[in-house]
Amino acid sequence: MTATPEPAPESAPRQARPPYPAPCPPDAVRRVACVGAGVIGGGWAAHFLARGYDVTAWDPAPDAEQRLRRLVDAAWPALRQLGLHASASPERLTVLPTLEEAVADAEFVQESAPEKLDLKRSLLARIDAATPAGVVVASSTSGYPMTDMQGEAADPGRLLVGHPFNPPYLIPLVEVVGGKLTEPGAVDWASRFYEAAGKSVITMERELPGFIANRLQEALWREALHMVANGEATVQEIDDSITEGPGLRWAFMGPCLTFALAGGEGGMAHMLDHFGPSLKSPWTRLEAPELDASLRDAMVEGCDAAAAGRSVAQLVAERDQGVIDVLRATGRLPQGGSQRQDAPADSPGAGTDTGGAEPAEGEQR
Ligand SMILES: NC(=O)C1=CN([C@@H]2O[C@H](COP(=O)(O)OP(=O)(O)OC[C@H]3O[C@@H](n4cnc5c(N)ncnc54)[C@H](O)[C@@H]3O)[C@@H](O)[C@H]2O)C=CC1
Ligand SMILES: C[N+](C)(C)CC(=O)CC(=O)[O-]
Repeated sequence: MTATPEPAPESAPRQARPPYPAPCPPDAVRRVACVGAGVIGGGWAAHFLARGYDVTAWDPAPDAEQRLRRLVDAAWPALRQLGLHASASPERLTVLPTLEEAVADAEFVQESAPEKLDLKRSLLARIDAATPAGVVVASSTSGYPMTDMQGEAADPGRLLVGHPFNPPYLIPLVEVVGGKLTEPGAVDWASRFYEAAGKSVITMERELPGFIANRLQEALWREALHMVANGEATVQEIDDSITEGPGLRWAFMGPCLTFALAGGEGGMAHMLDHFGPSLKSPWTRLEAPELDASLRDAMVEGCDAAAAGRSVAQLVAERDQGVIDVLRATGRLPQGGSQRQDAPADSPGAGTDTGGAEPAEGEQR
């Protein structure tokens, strides 16, 4: 028995979109504003600085500037290995005391404030009011549809989602999607901007809760939480099962093509005929488990044990080096850096220089 496929939702043919009247073309942007400068806002700032942009930032926390500069400094060794833009420098970062000052001259704005719907709605309206006309504003939200966030803004047409992956300065993917009130041309403009800034872009034609990658991640995460909640697996076993197993394949071949190979010469057709019926076996519990105090504690204690005494800073450095090694091993980081060689050296986004850094062993300038 094979699973009956659900009818595909009707999809409108892609329309030719009118160009978006931004103040400058996506590949001519020089000044980016980061609103919210925690893990992700700081990671974005590090990415844009490494690509030679001027970055202004605002974050209401009293220690925000210190934290942000610490994050950028910690990321810089990894960014050096990727290859810095000729103009890249942490000194191009300016932290300003108000949101209004931070966005006043921006040619692109990336919002990375806490994941709270009301906060995002009012903050995006405030950013919209203070940002020069036509400048595109992206939210890093992990799952809110822009339709739910853009309603209070005077110009919702320029607001869209640019969902990154942690850390944004190393993981290439950004998912770009507009809301009901977003100008389609603004979505195209943002996708082209992120590409010029060295990101790998998936431009989504319609809003999906959780976008694409987070829906996939959350399915895995839900099952991990079930197994811990039921005492079926430890945090360490769950992590090892991915890093020693499917994770090795996923760095260069996605889950669909990987499973097509599970069908041998018969490919995906044989794979589905053979294993399709097991989709109905009780491997998945579908509903999320209750995130009660005991599950929370079990996850926290399991992660402390897995960290085995390593500090967050040590784990970040280990993770960064690991991602760089994987990018290099899978041919996505050519010797001497990963940056595009097709843009002029003074154009932000393109990186052709290691910025005076010593090249890593085996690397060429
Ligand atoms: N942490 C992650 O792995 C990822 C997070 N995201 C998204 O990025 C956004 C930020 O998340 P994180 O950086 O993880 O959170 P975080 O807690 O590390 O940073 C949030 C920052 O926003 C600041 N903030 C508080 N109120 C603010 C306001 N009204 N306006 C501007 N800034 C304000 C805080 O002081 C803090 O520095 C969220 O939307 C989240 O869903 C997206 C991808 C991955
Ligand atoms: C945990 N998270 C949902 C905030 C993660 C993301 O949104 C993307 C990522 O970095 O995995």
